[in-house]
Amino acid sequence: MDLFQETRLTPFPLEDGALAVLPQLPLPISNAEVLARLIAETDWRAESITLWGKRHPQPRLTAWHGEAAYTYSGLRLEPLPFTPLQLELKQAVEAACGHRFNSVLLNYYRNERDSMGMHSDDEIELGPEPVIASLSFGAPRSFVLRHKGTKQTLKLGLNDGTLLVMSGNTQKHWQHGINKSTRAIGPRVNLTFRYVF
Ligand SMILES: O=C(O)CCC(=O)C(=O)O
Ligand SMILES: [Fe+2]
Repeated sequence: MDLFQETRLTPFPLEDGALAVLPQLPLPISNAEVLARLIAETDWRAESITLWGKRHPQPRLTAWHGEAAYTYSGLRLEPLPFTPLQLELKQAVEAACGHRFNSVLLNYYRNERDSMGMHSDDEIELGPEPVIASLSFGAPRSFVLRHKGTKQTLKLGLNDGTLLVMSGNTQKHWQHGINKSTRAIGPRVNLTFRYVF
């Protein structure tokens, strides 16, 4: 065990935005236990989204928990209450980043064929400069960021236990997503904690 393991978020330089990373969020239980419980205990849904009037199944499973409904890509998600495990994770995330959250979107990438298209989390109900805290468990995946104007592209490895916080103008100027891969990749669960006004 690394006695000097970093416990604070470190800013990651980003033009027209703000990112901070903590490679391992301190937690009272192991990453492996969190992953296994999230996979087993979550009421996973295979949702379809509407793009340009056509319905498409999402290439991953999702769940929405917390205190407010959420609408994106023509999909209205009614919240389920936070589970005790989600509340423990939310508390650890809030302690690390100094912000409060009232909702969480869970995404389950079962294998390398699951993905998330490039998007910004810029819905009105998230406010003008949303703080979004993304916590990952399981297989590492690359988080791709692309600037809407310059098209500059960055890749950040999100590993087991990593916390990434996006804030400031990040959603206004950047899109982000998770690509499919041709290489075998094990299960990964990502939680994005948000504050819905
Ligand atoms: O799985 C990830 O790391 C990205 C999740 C994400 O962008 C979202 O939930 O909006
Ligand atoms: Fe997102």
